[in-house]
Amino acid sequence: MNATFVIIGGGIAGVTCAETLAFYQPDKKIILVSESSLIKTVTNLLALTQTITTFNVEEAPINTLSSKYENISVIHGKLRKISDEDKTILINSDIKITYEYLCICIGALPKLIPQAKDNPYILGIRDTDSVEQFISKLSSSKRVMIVGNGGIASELVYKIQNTDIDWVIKDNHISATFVDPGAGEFFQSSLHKNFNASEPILNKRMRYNEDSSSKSGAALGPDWYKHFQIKGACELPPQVKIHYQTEVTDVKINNVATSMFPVEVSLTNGEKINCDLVISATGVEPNIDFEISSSKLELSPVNEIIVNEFMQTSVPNIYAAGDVCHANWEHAKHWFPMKLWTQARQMGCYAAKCMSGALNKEEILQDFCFEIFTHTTRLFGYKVILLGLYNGQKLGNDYEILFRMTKEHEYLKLILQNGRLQGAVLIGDTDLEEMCENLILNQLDLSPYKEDLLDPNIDVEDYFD
Ligand SMILES: Cc1cc2nc3c(=O)[nH]c(=O)nc-3n(C[C@H](O)[C@H](O)[C@H](O)COP(=O)(O)OP(=O)(O)OC[C@H]3O[C@@H](n4cnc5c(N)ncnc54)[C@H](O)[C@@H]3O)c2cc1C
Ligand SMILES: NC(=O)C1=CN([C@@H]2O[C@H](COP(=O)(O)OP(=O)(O)OC[C@H]3O[C@@H](n4cnc5c(N)ncnc54)[C@H](OP(=O)(O)O)[C@@H]3O)[C@@H](O)[C@H]2O)C=CC1
Repeated sequence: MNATFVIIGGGIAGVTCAETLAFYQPDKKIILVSESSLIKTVTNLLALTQTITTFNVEEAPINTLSSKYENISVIHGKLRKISDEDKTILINSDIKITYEYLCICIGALPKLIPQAKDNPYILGIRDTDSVEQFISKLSSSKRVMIVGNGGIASELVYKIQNTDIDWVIKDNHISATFVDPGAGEFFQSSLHKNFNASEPILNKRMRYNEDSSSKSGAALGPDWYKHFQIKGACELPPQVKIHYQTEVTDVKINNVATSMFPVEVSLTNGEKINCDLVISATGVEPNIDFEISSSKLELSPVNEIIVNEFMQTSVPNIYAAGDVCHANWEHAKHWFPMKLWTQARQMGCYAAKCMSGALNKEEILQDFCFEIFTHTTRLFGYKVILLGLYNGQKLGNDYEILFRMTKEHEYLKLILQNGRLQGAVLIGDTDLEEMCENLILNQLDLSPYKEDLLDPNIDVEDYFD
């Protein structure tokens, strides 16, 4: 078997890469290989600004791609070996494919706390299989522990119903991966409200079942919780206890004959918590479990595949995109990498353009999306938009903050350096994203308007039309 382009991975990076290649190279053969029998696609893509988009994530059987694009074939299988000298790969134990260009988009896996080894009561969440396992265990749980302070933990603490939660975080404020202590405090009031009870949990989307042979599915992505009933076994709404500046030191399995709960977790603050389940929402690590004949594939210290500004790895004709890779180029001032859906999609699309350009011997300019960091999500029931250096990243202490907050309504923070906007946190329906994005990109001197920028009585957008 052979193809001009071979892409490994049915997550958003791999699928976007294949679809973009089908557009740029409609006459060339493309093969997408995925270990999971379901792939992730984006629908209802809506541009809010030049660089911020909203969209729905859909799951579809892997062969959807080949029925949509004549030049894409799909193979359900696992990459075992790359022989880069003769440009071949081995899928499972018997399928050999020759490629001209290869793009590795195999994602990442949850990086669990070390105590998770051989402990069935400690779980991570990544794909449909893992979430189903979690939901099944949660349904009989009265007390659970969530470890971690990033995206998954913040979503779970807000979404879990009918079970008490101990939330163990290393920081002194909640949701520290995304926001500062002020915004953490702003979110805090949502924690103890039982929003969920009034929110219908509907599964409107068609769901497909993975076949039993597929194990490592693609990451669930935005809004995954809308499709599941995340409910424990208590009658009452959840009580959330936050353990600040704390980590797990030990997890002991209890004797079920004498204890109400199956595990006892020891914390660095000296407390011992008995609970039914521990969810380790402690980040991700790359998923590299194939052999490569060349020793040239450069990896970062945490095993990500290093790519340059054209998404090329250190091995000729091999590219990588998405959670598996490390963007090793000089980043634009207002952009930085983060393992997010949007960036996986942007990288997949850009890797396709780069491979197509390499085949056609065309010069490729780096995509505009790498000029400014943008992330749009929902946390604790609020719309959250993060732009540029929203937490003062890269700026040291040399910046000032303009700030406006209306409790339970909105939280706005603008980061300025030398009078110019460097980043913004927009929580709630602020409608300021387009203005902020423009001001970060054009670096207009805002010194004359500073007092008015966040004055709620002034329509600042008029200023900059
Ligand atoms: C619960 C959860 C919620 C999230 N929510 C958000 C959010 O709200 N916003 C946001 O921006 N990001 C979110 N993310 C992160 C986002 O989903 C990921 O950054 C993104 O999906 C990564 O895409 P990917 O294609 O690089 O990798 P993956 O989605 O991990 O896809 C990798 C693919 O490669 C396949 N594969 C792996 N190994 C092999 C192999 N050896 N051979 C063949 N195929 C292989 C897998 O089966 C899979 O299909 C969330 C992640 C999780 C887990
Ligand atoms: N709404 C969104 O945008 C969402 C995005 N995601 C994405 O999905 C991926 C997985 O999410 P998630 O697992 O939440 O990862 P994140 O990277 O978002 O957060 C991991 C958190 O765990 C902490 N942590 C790491 N190791 C330990 C440890 N041993 N003990 C205690 N805490 C620890 C980290 O702290 P520190 O940083 O200090 O090490 C950090 O607070 C991420 O790429 C995330 O961005 C997921 C859900 C929602």
